[in-house]
Amino acid sequence: MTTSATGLELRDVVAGYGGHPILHGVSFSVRAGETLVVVGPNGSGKSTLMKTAVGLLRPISGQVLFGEANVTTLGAPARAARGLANVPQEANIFRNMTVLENLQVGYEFVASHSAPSFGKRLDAVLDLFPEIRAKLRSTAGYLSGGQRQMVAMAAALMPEPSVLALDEPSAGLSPRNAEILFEVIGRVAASGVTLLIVEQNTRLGLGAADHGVVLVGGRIRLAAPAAEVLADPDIRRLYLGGA
Ligand SMILES: Nc1ncnc2c1ncn2[C@@H]1O[C@H](COP(=O)(O)OP(=O)(O)OP(=O)(O)O)[C@@H](O)[C@H]1O
Repeated sequence: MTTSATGLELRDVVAGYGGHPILHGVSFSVRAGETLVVVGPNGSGKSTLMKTAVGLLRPISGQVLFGEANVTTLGAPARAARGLANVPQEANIFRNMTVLENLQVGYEFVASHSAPSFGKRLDAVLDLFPEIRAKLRSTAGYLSGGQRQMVAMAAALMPEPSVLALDEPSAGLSPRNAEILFEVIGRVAASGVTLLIVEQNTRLGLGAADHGVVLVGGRIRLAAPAAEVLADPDIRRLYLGGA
């Protein structure tokens, strides 16, 4: 997989619903090839931030920049064609289709004449997700929750995006399956893909990240290298049960 020089930057983003702000001026950047994880308590605006970052929610003010492009002015096909991929928290696979068909849909979503062949992309993606190689002919909806998340990520990676956004990838998974999923996410990061992840599991999320952002009440409370965020005594007390 290629490493692109394209990162993602939020500049003073105010966003919400019906003109009512949930995010109150959020700024940070995810540098190309790095993993940034946003953590924070329930209702702090993590999903709102993610929807805004990937262009699904237009901010009230501020900008989301993806390379030279302003995400907020691009339609979904243009965002995908430029290499921004997104796995939402729910409804992120076609449950009635096989795993292989899901990967085909992911590939064809952005297929262009210059793209590597389907077979090449399939091999590259299955190298990252050996867990689903044996499941290609299975109906996706019958897989376990962790395997379904892997299918969703694999499908999003088929067009070889430079940035992948994951909204609460461990939601609903057992602690062990959440750990396995984050091992896979680590492999994806090591392959050069830039990752923006919103995650409720602070320890797992920050453990897989280069940088951490703590969002509280729609404002950034702390932005620092992930290890520093994990080591912060206030963060440990508030979000890690004092561990
Ligand atoms: N579509 C919507 N319309 C109106 N308000 C919304 C909508 N989606 C979210 N909200 C509100 O925005 C606030 C932040 O919600 P958001 O889902 O972004 O937080 P979160 O940090 O992702 O929470 P959680 O960790 O519980 O998923 C909440 O008060 C929520 O009720």
